[in-house]
Amino acid sequence: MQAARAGAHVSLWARNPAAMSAGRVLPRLPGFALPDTITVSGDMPRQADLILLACPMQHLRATARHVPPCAPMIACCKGMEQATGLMPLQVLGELFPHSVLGVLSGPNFAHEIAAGLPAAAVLASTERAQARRLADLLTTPSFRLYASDDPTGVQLGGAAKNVIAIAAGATMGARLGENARAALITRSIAELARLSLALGGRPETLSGLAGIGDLLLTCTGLASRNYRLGLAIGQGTPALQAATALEGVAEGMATAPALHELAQRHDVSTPVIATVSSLLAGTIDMAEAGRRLLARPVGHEFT
Ligand SMILES: NC(=O)C1=CN([C@@H]2O[C@H](COP(=O)(O)OP(=O)(O)OC[C@H]3O[C@@H](n4cnc5c(N)ncnc54)[C@H](O)[C@@H]3O)[C@@H](O)[C@H]2O)C=CC1
Ligand SMILES: O=C(CO)COP(=O)(O)O
Repeated sequence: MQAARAGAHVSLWARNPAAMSAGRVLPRLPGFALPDTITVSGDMPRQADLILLACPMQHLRATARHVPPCAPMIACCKGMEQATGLMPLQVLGELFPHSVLGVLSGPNFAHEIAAGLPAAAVLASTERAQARRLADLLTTPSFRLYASDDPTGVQLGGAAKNVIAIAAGATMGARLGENARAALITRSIAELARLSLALGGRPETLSGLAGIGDLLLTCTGLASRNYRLGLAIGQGTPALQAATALEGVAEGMATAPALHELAQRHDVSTPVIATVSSLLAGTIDMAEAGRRLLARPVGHEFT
């Protein structure tokens, strides 16, 4: 929608073109219809000036294999590939080592973007000038893009906010209170800043749209699938059952164990991510999750 609003002719490759054309893809935006400038097809276009990949993370590799590497590619998914522990641009980098790659992330509920409500996001690429060029291409009066040359930090923020949103939802579902949720979100940002540094990203990226921005949205907004999954878990529904009942994908389910493993590999302490990972695996319950986080030794806020 944003590319079309920016003046591009958009070809949308869809698994179910009929449902997409009929607007049956955004239940939160009843009556939504794609504009005429967007062509929907079940056939992959062979030429493009820019390619946006907007599928769930666990399907990115299989989806990208169909894409001709004829233009810069932007990953719009937020998560980690569970089988490999890779982030979106690492997956695309394996498949398309010679392509210009970027990632788009930030506080962006799809139904609000489709409705043309104002929003901002960050577009990251390893090359500063490239990030700026891609951000310029997609910016519209209602969608403001900021460029970043820290794709590691941006991807980490996008992946991790799904995990933290589950924790925030579980906190509210278990009626642990808004103080607990605020503390959890804030301490999560400290975890992510540490992890970003260890991965070669910049801690300050986590203070931006792809970090705090998306956490603010998805740790408080009932439209977040990850938050709703957490709410159900906090109310006592087993994680797998809650995920199956959810409409759409909750990326945090697959990303939590992958992120926890990544943090362990880099010897970074991430208690919130570790606790969510155990909660989702069913090896601890909510009571134990709360105990684990509160029983940690007292320390300095910033070490
Ligand atoms: N929906 C939103 O508001 C936003 C979503 N994102 C990100 O975009 C990515 C896609 O999310 P959504 O479009 O909301 O997904 P979705 O929730 O619409 O996906 C729905 C279902 O379709 C299946 N599916 C989708 N693509 C598939 C494929 N290529 N092959 C096989 N099965 C497939 C999935 O298994 C899933 O159960 C995610 O990484 C998400 O974090 C980012 C910003 C906003
Ligand atoms: O990433 C999103 C908004 O920025 C969508 O959040 P959920 O995937 O939790 O619904």
